[in-house]
Amino acid sequence: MLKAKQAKLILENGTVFTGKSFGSEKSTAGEVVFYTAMTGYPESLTDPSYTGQILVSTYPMIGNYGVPHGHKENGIHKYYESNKLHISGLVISDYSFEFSHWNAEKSLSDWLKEYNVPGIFDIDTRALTKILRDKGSMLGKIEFEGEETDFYDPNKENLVARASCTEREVYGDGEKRVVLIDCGVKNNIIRCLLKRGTTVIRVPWNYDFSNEDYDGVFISNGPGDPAMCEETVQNVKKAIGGEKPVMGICLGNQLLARAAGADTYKLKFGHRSHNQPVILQGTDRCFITSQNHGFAVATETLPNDWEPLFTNANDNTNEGIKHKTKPFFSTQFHPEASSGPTDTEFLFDDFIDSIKKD
Ligand SMILES: NC(=O)CC[C@H](N)C(=O)O
Repeated sequence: MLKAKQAKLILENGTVFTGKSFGSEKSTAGEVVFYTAMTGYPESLTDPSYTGQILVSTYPMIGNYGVPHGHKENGIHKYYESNKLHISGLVISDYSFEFSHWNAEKSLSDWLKEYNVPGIFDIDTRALTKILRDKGSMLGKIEFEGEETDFYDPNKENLVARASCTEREVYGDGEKRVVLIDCGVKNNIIRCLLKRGTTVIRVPWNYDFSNEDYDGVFISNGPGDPAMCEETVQNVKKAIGGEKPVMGICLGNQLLARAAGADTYKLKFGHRSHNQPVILQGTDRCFITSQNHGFAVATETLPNDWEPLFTNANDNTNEGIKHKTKPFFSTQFHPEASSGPTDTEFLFDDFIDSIKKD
């Protein structure tokens, strides 16, 4: 095994964990959150919704299947969820220096180095997760000796402006045209829309799309506090003043709710996993879903013409909303998966069917 430099994970409550470094040897700060998925680190690390966060993996062994190649298909990465790594740091128990997989191109450590992201291993991630569950997500930093850094709260910034594209871009040439508001979109949302024969018009988070020629609007996932994204809310308000179908995912759920007039709030430690159970409103049907969020819609603040669509079976938090009469709906979970279960991908069919009805 290579000789690894010592590094420390320091939480804002003063707790210190000492571990060993892999990836970049650079101190970093952010919000420390845990995720319980057992696979999918290439997808999670490239998910723009993790911007500003130091990720703790509760699954102990990470790195053993390396990192897939960065080839593109239809203008987007085939195996990554965006063009780069978005996390600020990675905290794990056991780093696997050896890796093996049919499409692995490099090690996780080399990939982190490429993007200047530090990793720390040999951490008791069970003890750490217990602290985060008990006290809630906290600010924290990974520090190297002689390189001190301040705590930093990413939720005070408009992270969406950092994660979104800056130019309008068009993918596919299908008959139905979907405006995709990119708040930090995961590639699999684009893949899921293209697979259903649409043209996807990807626009920046604050782009006024009223003059676009389109059949439906899609509001993407994205990082940070939805309250920081008021410009998008104003554009979505205009869209729901009309009749064209609207679908949203995760941050998209929160922004659609805010455009409808509802509130959002911060959860204690959020949901980040592949096995979150959600119940479809008015049924006993439970779906197992992939999730990554720290904020939620306050269901009781939904105006009268809106209703919950899904509810989390573990903690009863909101997992989706829908308009009572118009074709507008969104989910807090990720029906596009990647990584995670694909059980709810049918929701993309529902969205496309509602567009085709016109
Ligand atoms: N994946 C997402 O879109 C996350 C939404 C939002 N940033 C949250 O943490 O709740």
